Amino acid sequence: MVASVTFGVGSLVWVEDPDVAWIDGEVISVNGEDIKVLCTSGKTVVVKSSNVYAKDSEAPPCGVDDMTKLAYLHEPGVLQNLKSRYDINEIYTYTGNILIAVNPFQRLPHLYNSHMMSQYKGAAFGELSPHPFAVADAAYRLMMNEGVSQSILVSGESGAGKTESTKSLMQYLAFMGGRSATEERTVEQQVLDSNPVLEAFGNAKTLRNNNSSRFGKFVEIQFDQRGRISGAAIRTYLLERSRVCQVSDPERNYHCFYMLCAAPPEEIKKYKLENPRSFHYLNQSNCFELNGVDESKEYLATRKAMDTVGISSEDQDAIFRVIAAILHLGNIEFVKGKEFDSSMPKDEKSWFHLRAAAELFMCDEKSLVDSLCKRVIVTRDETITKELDPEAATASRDALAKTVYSRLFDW
Ligand SMILES: Nc1ncnc2c1ncn2[C@@H]1O[C@H](COP(=O)(O)OP(=O)(O)OP(=O)(O)O)[C@@H](O)[C@H]1O
Repeated sequence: MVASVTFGVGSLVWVEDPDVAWIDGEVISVNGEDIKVLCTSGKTVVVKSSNVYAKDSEAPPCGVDDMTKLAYLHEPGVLQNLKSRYDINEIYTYTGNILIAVNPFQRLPHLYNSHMMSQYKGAAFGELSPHPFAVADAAYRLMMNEGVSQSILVSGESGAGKTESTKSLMQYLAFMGGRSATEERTVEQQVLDSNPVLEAFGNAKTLRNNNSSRFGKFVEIQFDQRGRISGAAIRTYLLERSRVCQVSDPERNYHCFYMLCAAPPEEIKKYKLENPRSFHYLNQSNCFELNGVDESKEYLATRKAMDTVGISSEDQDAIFRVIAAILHLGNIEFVKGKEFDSSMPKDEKSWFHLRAAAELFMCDEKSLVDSLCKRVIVTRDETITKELDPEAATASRDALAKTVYSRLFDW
Protein backbone atom coordinates (compact mmCIF):
# COMPACT_ATOMS: atom_id res chain seq x y z
CA MET A 1 0.00 0.00 0.00
CA VAL A 2 2.78 2.40 1.01
CA ALA A 3 5.00 1.50 -1.95
CA SER A 4 2.35 2.64 -4.43
CA VAL A 5 2.49 6.26 -3.17
CA THR A 6 4.41 8.51 -5.59
CA PHE A 7 6.07 11.64 -4.40
CA GLY A 8 6.32 14.94 -6.24
CA VAL A 9 7.95 18.23 -5.36
CA GLY A 10 6.09 19.71 -2.40
CA SER A 11 4.90 16.33 -0.95
CA LEU A 12 5.08 16.09 2.83
CA VAL A 13 7.02 13.02 3.89
CA TRP A 14 8.76 11.13 6.70
CA VAL A 15 12.38 9.99 6.38
CA GLU A 16 14.51 7.98 8.76
CA ASP A 17 16.77 9.98 11.06
CA PRO A 18 19.65 8.60 13.15
CA ASP A 19 18.75 10.79 16.16
CA VAL A 20 14.95 11.00 16.33
CA ALA A 21 13.97 7.79 14.43
CA TRP A 22 11.73 9.62 11.94
CA ILE A 23 11.72 13.24 10.85
CA ASP A 24 9.23 15.03 8.65
CA GLY A 25 10.05 17.28 5.70
CA GLU A 26 9.11 18.39 2.22
CA VAL A 27 10.25 16.93 -1.09
CA ILE A 28 12.29 19.57 -2.95
CA SER A 29 13.36 17.52 -5.97
CA VAL A 30 12.87 14.07 -7.48
CA ASN A 31 15.52 12.39 -9.59
CA GLY A 32 14.34 8.88 -10.50
CA GLU A 33 14.60 6.82 -7.30
CA ASP A 34 16.45 9.60 -5.44
CA ILE A 35 14.34 12.02 -3.51
CA LYS A 36 15.73 15.19 -1.96
CA VAL A 37 13.96 16.21 1.24
CA LEU A 38 14.24 19.43 3.23
CA CYS A 39 13.65 18.26 6.81
CA THR A 40 11.94 20.38 9.46
CA SER A 41 15.26 20.38 11.31
CA GLY A 42 16.71 22.43 8.43
CA LYS A 43 18.81 19.53 7.16
CA THR A 44 18.59 18.39 3.52
CA VAL A 45 18.86 14.67 2.79
CA VAL A 46 18.71 12.53 -0.35
CA VAL A 47 16.92 9.20 0.16
CA LYS A 48 15.69 6.32 -1.99
CA SER A 49 11.97 6.59 -2.66
CA SER A 50 11.40 3.18 -1.03
CA ASN A 51 12.60 4.71 2.26
CA VAL A 52 10.27 7.68 2.11
CA TYR A 53 6.81 7.57 3.73
CA ALA A 54 3.92 9.90 3.06
CA LYS A 55 2.92 12.26 5.84
CA ASP A 56 -0.76 13.05 6.36
CA SER A 57 -0.97 16.84 6.23
CA GLU A 58 -4.48 16.72 7.69
CA ALA A 59 -3.70 14.56 10.73
CA PRO A 60 -5.19 16.23 13.84
CA PRO A 61 -2.46 17.77 16.06
CA CYS A 62 -3.61 15.81 19.12
CA GLY A 63 -3.65 12.51 17.22
CA VAL A 64 -6.54 10.06 16.82
CA ASP A 65 -7.75 7.63 19.50
CA ASP A 66 -8.01 4.72 17.03
CA MET A 67 -5.17 4.33 14.59
CA THR A 68 -7.37 2.62 12.02
CA LYS A 69 -8.56 6.21 11.39
CA LEU A 70 -5.08 7.26 10.22
CA ALA A 71 -4.64 7.98 6.51
CA TYR A 72 -1.32 6.08 6.55
CA LEU A 73 -0.81 3.19 8.94
CA HIS A 74 2.98 2.95 8.65
CA GLU A 75 5.66 3.13 11.36
CA PRO A 76 6.31 6.91 11.34
CA GLY A 77 2.56 7.57 11.19
CA VAL A 78 1.86 5.29 14.15
CA LEU A 79 4.75 6.68 16.23
CA GLN A 80 3.78 10.27 15.48
CA ASN A 81 0.20 9.56 16.53
CA LEU A 82 1.30 7.91 19.79
CA LYS A 83 3.65 10.81 20.52
CA SER A 84 0.97 13.47 19.84
CA ARG A 85 -1.32 11.69 22.28
CA TYR A 86 1.39 11.13 24.87
CA ASP A 87 2.17 14.88 24.77
CA ILE A 88 -1.39 15.55 26.00
CA ASN A 89 -1.16 12.78 28.64
CA GLU A 90 -3.20 10.26 26.66
CA ILE A 91 -1.22 7.08 27.21
CA TYR A 92 -3.73 4.65 25.64
CA THR A 93 -4.63 4.36 21.95
CA TYR A 94 -6.59 1.75 20.00
CA THR A 95 -5.77 0.05 16.75
CA GLY A 96 -9.10 -1.57 16.13
CA ASN A 97 -9.67 -3.77 19.17
CA ILE A 98 -6.00 -3.78 20.17
CA LEU A 99 -5.03 -1.41 22.97
CA ILE A 100 -1.58 0.19 22.82
CA ALA A 101 -0.21 1.53 26.12
CA VAL A 102 2.71 3.95 26.30
CA ASN A 103 4.40 3.81 29.70
CA PRO A 104 3.84 7.18 31.47
CA PHE A 105 6.51 6.49 34.13
CA GLN A 106 4.42 8.37 36.66
CA ARG A 107 1.44 7.42 38.80
CA LEU A 108 -1.86 8.48 37.24
CA PRO A 109 -4.29 7.41 39.99
CA HIS A 110 -7.26 9.27 38.49
CA LEU A 111 -7.17 6.84 35.56
CA TYR A 112 -7.77 3.74 37.65
CA ASN A 113 -10.18 4.65 40.46
CA SER A 114 -13.61 3.13 41.06
CA HIS A 115 -15.37 6.07 39.44
CA MET A 116 -13.45 5.28 36.27
CA MET A 117 -14.40 1.61 36.52
CA SER A 118 -18.10 2.43 36.80
CA GLN A 119 -17.81 4.68 33.74
CA TYR A 120 -16.56 1.80 31.61
CA LYS A 121 -19.10 -0.69 32.96
CA GLY A 122 -21.30 -1.65 30.02
CA ALA A 123 -20.07 1.18 27.76
CA ALA A 124 -19.73 0.15 24.10
CA PHE A 125 -16.13 -0.52 23.05
CA GLY A 126 -14.70 2.67 21.53
CA GLU A 127 -17.33 4.94 23.07
CA LEU A 128 -15.01 6.17 25.83
CA SER A 129 -11.27 6.94 25.73
CA PRO A 130 -9.06 3.90 25.12
CA HIS A 131 -8.42 2.13 28.42
CA PRO A 132 -7.56 -1.37 29.75
CA PHE A 133 -10.92 -1.26 31.58
CA ALA A 134 -12.67 -1.11 28.18
CA VAL A 135 -10.76 -4.20 27.03
CA ALA A 136 -11.61 -6.05 30.24
CA ASP A 137 -15.24 -4.93 30.01
CA ALA A 138 -15.53 -6.16 26.41
CA ALA A 139 -14.08 -9.54 27.42
CA TYR A 140 -16.39 -9.79 30.43
CA ARG A 141 -19.48 -8.96 28.39
CA LEU A 142 -18.58 -11.39 25.61
CA MET A 143 -18.10 -14.10 28.21
CA MET A 144 -21.50 -13.35 29.76
CA ASN A 145 -23.39 -12.97 26.49
CA GLU A 146 -21.89 -15.86 24.59
CA GLY A 147 -20.93 -18.13 27.49
CA VAL A 148 -17.47 -18.64 26.03
CA SER A 149 -14.09 -18.22 27.76
CA GLN A 150 -12.16 -15.12 26.78
CA SER A 151 -8.41 -14.40 26.72
CA ILE A 152 -6.52 -11.13 26.86
CA LEU A 153 -2.94 -11.25 25.66
CA VAL A 154 -0.55 -8.65 27.10
CA SER A 155 2.78 -8.33 25.34
CA GLY A 156 5.66 -5.89 25.03
CA GLU A 157 9.34 -5.53 25.77
CA SER A 158 10.78 -5.32 29.27
CA GLY A 159 9.58 -2.20 31.08
CA ALA A 160 6.80 -1.54 28.57
CA GLY A 161 4.10 -1.79 31.25
CA LYS A 162 2.72 -5.35 30.91
CA THR A 163 2.58 -5.99 34.66
CA GLU A 164 0.84 -2.68 35.36
CA SER A 165 -1.63 -3.21 32.50
CA THR A 166 -2.39 -6.73 33.71
CA LYS A 167 -3.07 -5.37 37.18
CA SER A 168 -5.59 -2.87 35.73
CA LEU A 169 -7.32 -5.67 33.83
CA MET A 170 -7.49 -7.81 36.98
CA GLN A 171 -8.69 -4.84 39.02
CA TYR A 172 -11.57 -4.31 36.60
CA LEU A 173 -12.54 -7.98 36.42
CA ALA A 174 -12.47 -8.12 40.23
CA PHE A 175 -14.73 -5.05 40.28
CA MET A 176 -17.19 -6.63 37.84
CA GLY A 177 -17.11 -10.10 39.37
CA GLY A 178 -16.85 -9.13 43.03
CA ARG A 179 -19.48 -9.78 45.63
CA SER A 180 -20.31 -7.51 48.57
CA ALA A 181 -17.37 -7.90 50.93
CA THR A 182 -18.97 -9.65 53.87
CA GLU A 183 -16.04 -11.97 54.45
CA GLU A 184 -12.57 -10.69 55.07
CA ARG A 185 -10.88 -12.65 52.31
CA THR A 186 -12.98 -12.35 49.18
CA VAL A 187 -11.89 -14.28 46.12
CA GLU A 188 -11.33 -11.06 44.18
CA GLN A 189 -9.13 -9.67 46.94
CA GLN A 190 -7.15 -12.91 46.87
CA VAL A 191 -6.78 -12.58 43.11
CA LEU A 192 -5.50 -9.01 43.44
CA ASP A 193 -3.23 -9.81 46.40
CA SER A 194 -1.53 -12.58 44.44
CA ASN A 195 0.30 -9.78 42.58
CA PRO A 196 2.39 -8.43 45.49
CA VAL A 197 3.24 -11.99 46.52
CA LEU A 198 4.41 -12.96 43.04
CA GLU A 199 6.30 -9.69 42.67
CA ALA A 200 8.15 -10.15 45.96
CA PHE A 201 9.56 -13.49 44.82
CA GLY A 202 9.66 -13.16 41.04
CA ASN A 203 10.53 -9.50 40.41
CA ALA A 204 13.86 -7.73 40.56
CA LYS A 205 15.46 -4.46 39.56
CA THR A 206 17.06 -4.66 36.13
CA LEU A 207 18.78 -2.05 34.03
CA ARG A 208 15.49 -1.18 32.34
CA ASN A 209 12.88 -1.72 35.00
CA ASN A 210 13.05 -1.36 38.79
CA ASN A 211 10.29 -3.93 39.14
CA SER A 212 10.92 -6.34 36.31
CA SER A 213 9.03 -9.65 36.33
CA ARG A 214 11.60 -12.36 35.74
CA PHE A 215 8.98 -14.97 34.81
CA GLY A 216 6.00 -15.38 32.54
CA LYS A 217 2.52 -15.86 33.90
CA PHE A 218 -0.89 -17.09 32.89
CA VAL A 219 -3.69 -15.78 35.05
CA GLU A 220 -6.98 -17.60 34.89
CA ILE A 221 -10.03 -16.11 36.57
CA GLN A 222 -13.11 -18.28 36.75
CA PHE A 223 -16.65 -16.91 36.92
CA ASP A 224 -19.92 -18.55 37.82
CA GLN A 225 -23.12 -18.41 35.73
CA ARG A 226 -24.00 -15.06 37.27
CA GLY A 227 -20.65 -13.54 36.39
CA ARG A 228 -19.24 -13.64 39.92
CA ILE A 229 -15.65 -14.66 40.46
CA SER A 230 -15.65 -18.23 41.71
CA GLY A 231 -11.95 -19.02 41.61
CA ALA A 232 -8.59 -18.20 40.14
CA ALA A 233 -5.40 -19.94 39.15
CA ILE A 234 -2.05 -18.46 38.31
CA ARG A 235 0.54 -20.46 36.45
CA THR A 236 4.08 -19.15 36.25
CA TYR A 237 6.70 -20.02 33.68
CA LEU A 238 10.46 -19.99 33.37
CA LEU A 239 11.68 -18.03 36.35
CA GLU A 240 15.17 -16.62 35.73
CA ARG A 241 17.13 -18.91 38.05
CA SER A 242 20.62 -17.52 37.49
CA ARG A 243 19.71 -14.26 39.25
CA VAL A 244 19.62 -16.05 42.62
CA CYS A 245 23.43 -16.46 42.56
CA GLN A 246 24.58 -13.96 40.00
CA VAL A 247 23.69 -10.26 39.95
CA SER A 248 25.41 -7.66 37.83
CA ASP A 249 25.71 -4.02 38.81
CA PRO A 250 23.41 -2.01 38.95
CA GLU A 251 20.74 -4.73 39.04
CA ARG A 252 19.42 -6.51 42.13
CA ASN A 253 18.50 -9.99 43.21
CA TYR A 254 14.81 -10.84 43.85
CA HIS A 255 13.03 -8.28 46.05
CA CYS A 256 12.25 -10.82 48.82
CA PHE A 257 15.91 -11.04 49.90
CA TYR A 258 16.18 -7.31 50.63
CA MET A 259 12.75 -7.24 52.28
CA LEU A 260 13.68 -10.06 54.61
CA CYS A 261 16.90 -8.28 55.63
CA ALA A 262 14.64 -5.36 56.67
CA ALA A 263 12.21 -7.50 58.70
CA PRO A 264 11.44 -6.67 62.37
CA PRO A 265 14.41 -7.35 64.73
CA GLU A 266 12.99 -10.57 66.22
CA GLU A 267 12.76 -12.11 62.73
CA ILE A 268 16.21 -10.89 61.75
CA LYS A 269 17.45 -12.71 64.83
CA LYS A 270 15.46 -15.85 64.09
CA TYR A 271 16.80 -16.05 60.54
CA LYS A 272 20.32 -15.01 61.64
CA LEU A 273 20.36 -12.19 59.12
CA GLU A 274 22.54 -9.14 58.76
CA ASN A 275 22.87 -6.19 56.45
CA PRO A 276 22.27 -7.21 52.80
CA ARG A 277 25.78 -5.90 52.05
CA SER A 278 27.25 -8.84 53.94
CA PHE A 279 25.73 -11.51 51.67
CA HIS A 280 27.59 -12.69 48.60
CA TYR A 281 24.39 -13.29 46.62
CA LEU A 282 23.46 -9.62 47.11
CA ASN A 283 26.76 -7.75 47.27
CA GLN A 284 27.98 -8.64 43.77
CA SER A 285 26.05 -5.49 42.81
CA ASN A 286 26.33 -2.12 44.52
CA CYS A 287 22.61 -1.55 44.29
CA PHE A 288 20.79 -2.43 47.51
CA GLU A 289 18.08 0.19 47.75
CA LEU A 290 15.31 1.25 45.39
CA ASN A 291 14.17 4.85 45.11
CA GLY A 292 11.03 5.45 47.13
CA VAL A 293 10.84 1.86 48.43
CA ASP A 294 10.91 1.12 52.16
CA GLU A 295 11.87 -2.55 52.37
CA SER A 296 10.59 -2.98 55.92
CA LYS A 297 7.14 -1.77 54.82
CA GLU A 298 7.32 -4.02 51.77
CA TYR A 299 8.08 -6.97 54.01
CA LEU A 300 5.00 -6.34 56.15
CA ALA A 301 2.85 -5.74 53.05
CA THR A 302 4.04 -9.02 51.53
CA ARG A 303 3.23 -10.88 54.75
CA LYS A 304 -0.25 -9.33 54.72
CA ALA A 305 -0.79 -10.26 51.08
CA MET A 306 0.33 -13.82 51.87
CA ASP A 307 -2.27 -13.91 54.66
CA THR A 308 -4.99 -12.79 52.23
CA VAL A 309 -3.96 -15.27 49.57
CA GLY A 310 -4.30 -17.99 52.19
CA ILE A 311 -0.70 -18.96 52.97
CA SER A 312 -0.66 -20.09 56.59
CA SER A 313 1.75 -18.49 59.04
CA GLU A 314 3.67 -21.79 59.35
CA ASP A 315 4.10 -21.90 55.58
CA GLN A 316 5.15 -18.26 55.54
CA ASP A 317 7.74 -18.98 58.18
CA ALA A 318 9.03 -21.93 56.14
CA ILE A 319 9.22 -19.75 53.02
CA PHE A 320 11.29 -17.08 54.72
CA ARG A 321 13.47 -19.70 56.39
CA VAL A 322 14.33 -20.99 52.91
CA ILE A 323 15.04 -17.47 51.65
CA ALA A 324 17.37 -16.80 54.60
CA ALA A 325 19.03 -20.21 54.19
CA ILE A 326 19.82 -19.38 50.56
CA LEU A 327 21.56 -16.17 51.66
CA HIS A 328 23.63 -18.17 54.17
CA LEU A 329 24.44 -20.81 51.53
CA GLY A 330 25.93 -18.10 49.32
CA ASN A 331 28.37 -17.14 52.05
CA ILE A 332 29.91 -20.60 52.35
CA GLU A 333 33.36 -20.57 50.75
CA PHE A 334 35.50 -23.63 50.15
CA VAL A 335 39.19 -24.50 50.40
CA LYS A 336 41.09 -27.65 49.48
CA GLY A 337 40.41 -30.57 51.83
CA LYS A 338 42.84 -33.16 53.16
CA GLU A 339 42.27 -35.63 50.35
CA PHE A 340 43.25 -35.16 46.73
CA ASP A 341 40.84 -32.87 44.84
CA SER A 342 38.50 -32.54 47.81
CA SER A 343 37.10 -29.48 49.53
CA MET A 344 35.73 -28.26 52.84
CA PRO A 345 34.24 -25.03 54.21
CA LYS A 346 36.96 -22.39 54.31
CA ASP A 347 36.90 -20.94 57.80
CA GLU A 348 34.83 -20.32 60.92
CA LYS A 349 32.72 -17.77 59.04
CA SER A 350 31.86 -20.34 56.36
CA TRP A 351 31.06 -22.92 59.04
CA PHE A 352 28.78 -20.39 60.74
CA HIS A 353 26.81 -19.86 57.52
CA LEU A 354 26.74 -23.59 56.83
CA ARG A 355 25.29 -24.30 60.29
CA ALA A 356 22.78 -21.46 59.87
CA ALA A 357 21.70 -22.82 56.46
CA ALA A 358 21.34 -26.36 57.83
CA GLU A 359 19.31 -25.14 60.80
CA LEU A 360 17.01 -23.05 58.61
CA PHE A 361 16.57 -25.81 56.01
CA MET A 362 15.97 -28.13 59.01
CA CYS A 363 18.46 -30.61 57.67
CA ASP A 364 21.48 -32.39 59.06
CA GLU A 365 24.66 -30.29 59.00
CA LYS A 366 26.90 -33.18 57.92
CA SER A 367 24.53 -34.12 55.09
CA LEU A 368 24.56 -30.53 53.86
CA VAL A 369 28.38 -30.41 53.81
CA ASP A 370 28.43 -33.76 51.98
CA SER A 371 25.89 -32.63 49.43
CA LEU A 372 28.06 -29.61 48.64
CA CYS A 373 31.53 -31.17 48.76
CA LYS A 374 30.78 -34.61 47.27
CA ARG A 375 28.97 -36.01 44.29
CA VAL A 376 27.20 -39.33 44.48
CA ILE A 377 27.13 -41.28 41.23
CA VAL A 378 24.71 -44.20 41.13
CA THR A 379 25.50 -46.86 38.51
CA ARG A 380 23.68 -50.11 37.89
CA ASP A 381 26.06 -52.06 40.12
CA GLU A 382 27.32 -49.63 42.69
CA THR A 383 27.17 -46.18 44.23
CA ILE A 384 30.34 -44.12 43.89
CA THR A 385 31.05 -41.05 46.00
CA LYS A 386 33.38 -38.56 44.37
CA GLU A 387 35.06 -35.68 46.20
CA LEU A 388 34.65 -32.23 44.63
CA ASP A 389 37.38 -29.60 44.46
CA PRO A 390 36.60 -26.11 45.88
CA GLU A 391 35.51 -24.78 42.48
CA ALA A 392 33.10 -27.66 41.90
CA ALA A 393 31.79 -27.36 45.49
CA THR A 394 31.04 -23.68 44.85
CA ALA A 395 29.16 -24.61 41.68
CA SER A 396 27.19 -27.24 43.56
CA ARG A 397 26.36 -24.68 46.28
CA ASP A 398 24.98 -22.31 43.61
CA ALA A 399 23.07 -25.11 41.92
CA LEU A 400 21.42 -25.98 45.23
CA ALA A 401 20.49 -22.33 45.85
CA LYS A 402 18.96 -22.00 42.38
CA THR A 403 17.04 -25.25 42.57
CA VAL A 404 15.64 -24.55 46.01
CA TYR A 405 14.61 -21.02 45.03
CA SER A 406 12.91 -22.02 41.80
CA ARG A 407 11.06 -24.90 43.51
CA LEU A 408 9.92 -22.51 46.21
CA PHE A 409 8.71 -20.09 43.54
CA ASP A 410 6.83 -22.83 41.67
CA TRP A 411 5.25 -23.94 44.92
N1 LIG B 1 0.06 2.58 33.50
C1 LIG B 1 1.09 2.92 34.23
N2 LIG B 1 1.00 3.93 35.13
C2 LIG B 1 2.06 4.29 35.88
N3 LIG B 1 3.27 3.73 35.81
C3 LIG B 1 3.44 2.72 34.94
C4 LIG B 1 2.38 2.25 34.10
N4 LIG B 1 2.85 1.26 33.34
C5 LIG B 1 4.14 1.08 33.69
N5 LIG B 1 4.49 1.96 34.65
C6 LIG B 1 5.83 2.12 35.29
O1 LIG B 1 6.78 1.40 34.54
C7 LIG B 1 7.37 0.36 35.32
C8 LIG B 1 7.56 -0.87 34.44
O2 LIG B 1 6.30 -1.39 34.08
P1 LIG B 1 5.98 -2.95 34.17
O3 LIG B 1 6.69 -3.55 35.33
O4 LIG B 1 4.50 -3.10 34.08
O5 LIG B 1 6.69 -3.45 32.83
P2 LIG B 1 6.72 -4.91 32.23
O6 LIG B 1 6.35 -4.77 30.79
O7 LIG B 1 5.87 -5.81 33.05
O8 LIG B 1 8.26 -5.24 32.35
P3 LIG B 1 9.03 -6.64 32.59
O9 LIG B 1 8.85 -7.43 31.33
O10 LIG B 1 10.44 -6.19 32.81
O11 LIG B 1 8.40 -7.25 33.80
C9 LIG B 1 6.42 0.15 36.48
O12 LIG B 1 7.10 -0.31 37.63
C10 LIG B 1 5.85 1.53 36.69
O13 LIG B 1 6.77 2.32 37.44
